[in-house]
Amino acid sequence: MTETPNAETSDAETHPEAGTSKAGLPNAGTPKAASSLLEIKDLRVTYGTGPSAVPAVRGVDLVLESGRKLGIAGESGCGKSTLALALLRLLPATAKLTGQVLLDGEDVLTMKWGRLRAVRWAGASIVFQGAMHSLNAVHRIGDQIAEPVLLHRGATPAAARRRTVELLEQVGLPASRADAYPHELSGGQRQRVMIAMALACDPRLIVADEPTTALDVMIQAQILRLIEQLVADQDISLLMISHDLAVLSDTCDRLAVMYAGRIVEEGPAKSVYDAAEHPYSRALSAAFPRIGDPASRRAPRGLPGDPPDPSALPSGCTFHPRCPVALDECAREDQSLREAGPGRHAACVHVGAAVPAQMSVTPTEPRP
Ligand SMILES: Nc1ncnc2c1ncn2[C@@H]1O[C@H](COP(=O)(O)OP(=O)(O)OP(=O)(O)O)[C@@H](O)[C@H]1O
Repeated sequence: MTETPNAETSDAETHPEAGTSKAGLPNAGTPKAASSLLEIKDLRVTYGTGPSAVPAVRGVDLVLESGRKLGIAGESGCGKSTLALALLRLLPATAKLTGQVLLDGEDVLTMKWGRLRAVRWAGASIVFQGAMHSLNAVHRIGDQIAEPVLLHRGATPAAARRRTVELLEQVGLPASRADAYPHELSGGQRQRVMIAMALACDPRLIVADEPTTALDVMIQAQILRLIEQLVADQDISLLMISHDLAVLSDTCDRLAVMYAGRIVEEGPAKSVYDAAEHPYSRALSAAFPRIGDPASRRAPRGLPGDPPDPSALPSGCTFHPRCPVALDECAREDQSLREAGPGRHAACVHVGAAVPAQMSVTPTEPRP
């Protein structure tokens, strides 16, 4: 398969934006009918080359239906952010991508630069973790929210100002906050601004990468409810990334669990969280009990061992050195996703067999 250059290495080109698609995307020739809003096919991302190359995403297939919410969970370093950035070709030039990312049937990885710029706001937008680093410290937040409206919607300055006030209200901030600089806002308010920016051009899809990391628990809950309410009200699809399986299972319809650059389990959110098939998903679920759920009044259990170094992955199933139920063959053979129930898939030799329940994980302090 040919490698796809990322945004930084793409040719700049102008694109006549005649009309808009049902998705709010500017039309590019004849739009291809798509049954799913987002289809990721055999996506691979490698940073660098040679012996020190880091294969961060190693053949991911995922589908997100229009109006649905998909959560991607996994420990730090498993490739979640790389996957999110790859969806809109926001990776650095050292990253090589292959595969397909079909947004409304159009492949983001091969589309021309001018088209990509339009799609980045009107098709899908990203809410990053750590709003302080994503906002420009020297510009008022109103100007930052108005910018995509001016640039990508062709709005007049007066219309962009009206849209900015509307967006601020939608995310629960008073219009007067438009004049504030990022450092004058709290962490939660800044994250609300990031959400307002993501909504600015009416995207069909929002990718939220750890949108509540670094916020305290109360504010975290408020931001999650805000995202849920906005995507429901505006019929936006959501792809949310987090290390916290409990948060994702509360917010999303479906969950995909990622380990060492691959999806090891996917299915309906509640069943993946409550009755995971893959030993890694089970360990992740045990590490993040639901707060306030009496059924989850168990001590959080830490995962034994560390995630593998992507540039020196273990043989066979990459989870086998940490797996409490590994068989000898797991060190030799990797498993691909196989059916594990209605609408569920897991990549484990035990799928379909009786999975030993014991998990040799280390109990940690219960949550207060
Ligand atoms: N620009 C880069 N150059 C080289 N390697 C990178 C780069 N960005 C990420 N990586 C490596 O790719 C792997 C996946 O990183 P990524 O940030 O996607 O994981 P993650 O699951 O999002 O982790 P976190 O939750 O900590 O952000 C890691 O080994 C990381 O060190």
